[in-house]
Amino acid sequence: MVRAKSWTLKKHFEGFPKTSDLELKEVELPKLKDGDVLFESVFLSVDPYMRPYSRIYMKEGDIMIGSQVARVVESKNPTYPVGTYVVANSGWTTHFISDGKDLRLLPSWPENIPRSLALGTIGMPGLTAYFGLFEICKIRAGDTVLVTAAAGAVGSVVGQIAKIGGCKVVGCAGSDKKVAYLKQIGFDEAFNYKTVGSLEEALKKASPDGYDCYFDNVGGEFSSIVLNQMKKFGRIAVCGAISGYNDTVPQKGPYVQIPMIFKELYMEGFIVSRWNDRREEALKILLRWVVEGKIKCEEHVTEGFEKMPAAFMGLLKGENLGKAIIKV
Ligand SMILES: NC(=O)C1=CN([C@@H]2O[C@H](COP(=O)(O)OP(=O)(O)OC[C@H]3O[C@@H](n4cnc5c(N)ncnc54)[C@H](OP(=O)(O)O)[C@@H]3O)[C@@H](O)[C@H]2O)C=CC1
Ligand SMILES: CCCCC/C=C\CC(=O)/C=C/C=C/C=C\[C@@H](O)CCCC(=O)O
Repeated sequence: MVRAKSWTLKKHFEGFPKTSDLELKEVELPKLKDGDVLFESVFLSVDPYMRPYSRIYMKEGDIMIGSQVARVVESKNPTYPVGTYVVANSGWTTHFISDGKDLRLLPSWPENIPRSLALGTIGMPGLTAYFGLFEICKIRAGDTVLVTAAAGAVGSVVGQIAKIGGCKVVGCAGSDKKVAYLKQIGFDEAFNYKTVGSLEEALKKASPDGYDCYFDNVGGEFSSIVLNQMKKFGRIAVCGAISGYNDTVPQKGPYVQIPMIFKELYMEGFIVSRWNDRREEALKILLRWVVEGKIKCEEHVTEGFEKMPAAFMGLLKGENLGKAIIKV
């Protein structure tokens, strides 16, 4: 018999998440039926969406939502022999039983590429960067692209894909270490938004002509300032609004209308799952770029399933450089 440990939402988050909002529970899993597969999680992901989505899609007592790379440890399903790796959306849990539906096989994974990247650059965050840039920003060679939360899972891939596409890339991040990392992976300009005196001046210095594209991961006041630095007919991909996820009172303007009208901007929000039908095609391209060394990947790995709440809170505080991963 296998005992599964799971982190559950004890109490809905109010403001910044607290350790006491989450509870570790242990259950004995039943015997497998025909068609069933028993998995153990090898790597788990913590992502910003878990904060707003927990309020919308979860009730107290549920296992925290999330995805993992998992390995088959027992199987009564020929599609998933013992030792097979998959990406699953089974939440914050060490073990789970599946009937094989809604899993993504990791069949021919190159030996020198960590499987944890299937939760990052070669997974949902990488796809977010890819589709946000190509489908929303519609980048063209010569564009100047600005990205926020630039040293994170999505942002670091945004910058590197934009460079592959022949763009000039400017990144903002919350520490000098992150800024140094951005320059190391090929960003043309980068600055620490927490320490520059004036965000407006920093944006102007990084690109005196303004910005063709803005990949917005943070929302809030910063994005209001960016609107006025866009070039005429600029394109804005509204990907995330992490600066407001823990707010108890919604942030207020300035509002978008005046710069939108005056600069004739295009602004569109998106959720990466819109392109699920093109997922495999895009993942192949992302994997190829990683194998060829055109995209560098950094991971912020926390060891130990017990530390998952701390890793989640650390992500929301900006402690991660690259993709935040939990190694069980
Ligand atoms: N629309 C979609 O389909 C998807 C949207 N997203 C969104 O993309 C964004 C980035 O996600 P992801 O790459 O996974 O996460 P990251 O790896 O970038 O981690 C989050 C980062 O956000 C930054 N941050 C935290 N608080 C604030 C704040 N108050 N103001 C500004 N920045 C802050 C921190 O970096 P720093 O130190 O630089 O402040 C932190 O490291 C999120 O908003 C997320 O919700 C992600 C996936 C899919
Ligand atoms: C209350 C307003 C909510 C604002 C939107 C918040 C966050 C945007 C965001 O972060 C979106 C994330 C989208 C996630 C998409 C897929 C997940 O279900 C996990 C998929 C895991 C995988 O396939 O690898």
